[in-house]
Amino acid sequence: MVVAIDGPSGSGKSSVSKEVARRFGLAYLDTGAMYRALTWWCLDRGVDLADADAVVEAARTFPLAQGTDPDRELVLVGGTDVAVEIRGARVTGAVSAVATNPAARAVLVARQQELIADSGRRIVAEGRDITTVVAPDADARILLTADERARMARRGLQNGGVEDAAQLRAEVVGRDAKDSTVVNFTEAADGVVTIDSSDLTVEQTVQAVLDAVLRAAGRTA
Ligand SMILES: Nc1ncnc2c1ncn2[C@@H]1O[C@H](COP(=O)(O)OP(=O)(O)O)[C@@H](O)[C@H]1O
Ligand SMILES: Nc1ccn([C@H]2C[C@H](O)[C@@H](COP(=O)(O)OP(=O)(O)O)O2)c(=O)n1
Repeated sequence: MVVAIDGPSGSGKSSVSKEVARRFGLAYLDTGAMYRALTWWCLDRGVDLADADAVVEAARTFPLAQGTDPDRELVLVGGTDVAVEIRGARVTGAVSAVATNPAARAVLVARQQELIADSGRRIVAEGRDITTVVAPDADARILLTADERARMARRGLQNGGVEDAAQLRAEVVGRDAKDSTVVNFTEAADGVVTIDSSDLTVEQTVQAVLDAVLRAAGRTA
């Protein structure tokens, strides 16, 4: 059972995917963490993010160990635990430069597909292009959305309420605008179920995703 979930920043992908994985006893793949880890490595090594070839070379060679346990986040780069740092403002502000490099994407997509295969195809994978590129053959394919206001409010709370509206807008709406130049995560592809979480609680969103997965599994069983 492969569950593919895409959506914009702050739509609830990470929290909902983790919980769905726990309830079904599946592994969990956070592909955004992979883009963030590569960005951290490039910044750490002084790789110029505008140098497309250098970033691709970094994508091919960076020493990443990423776990898929929904209860234990593990992101090691060259043995350094970067799980906290990759969520910081420095990486968040730079990650779109890496994510909009098509050749670097191809390298990371191949790594993501390996992790899905390594799980025995028992995994919930989330990101921006899982339903369309990484796992278009997934058993259940979901686009999780929420309106801009909800997504900005959620990210603000998550970051401890320290950013002003302009900073939040740049982090959520600005980053989505850059990211969507290379991948479409605002419209559902054929066969992808859209779930709008704007007016749902986290638990209601989890339930809606569980229902969609069970319906999709029923169709393919
Ligand atoms: N209905 C909801 N569905 C999912 N997450 C929600 C919901 N309401 C509030 N949140 C909160 O929004 C925040 C952002 O969710 P997250 O899973 O990090 O989103 P994403 O991975 O899409 O960026 C989390 O703190 C989460 O608990
Ligand atoms: N499959 C993916 C996953 C993430 N990305 C990009 C887009 C985002 O700016 C970064 C980080 O993704 P992440 O899911 O961690 O971001 P949010 O938590 O939703 O804000 O990576 C991507 O292009 N493709």
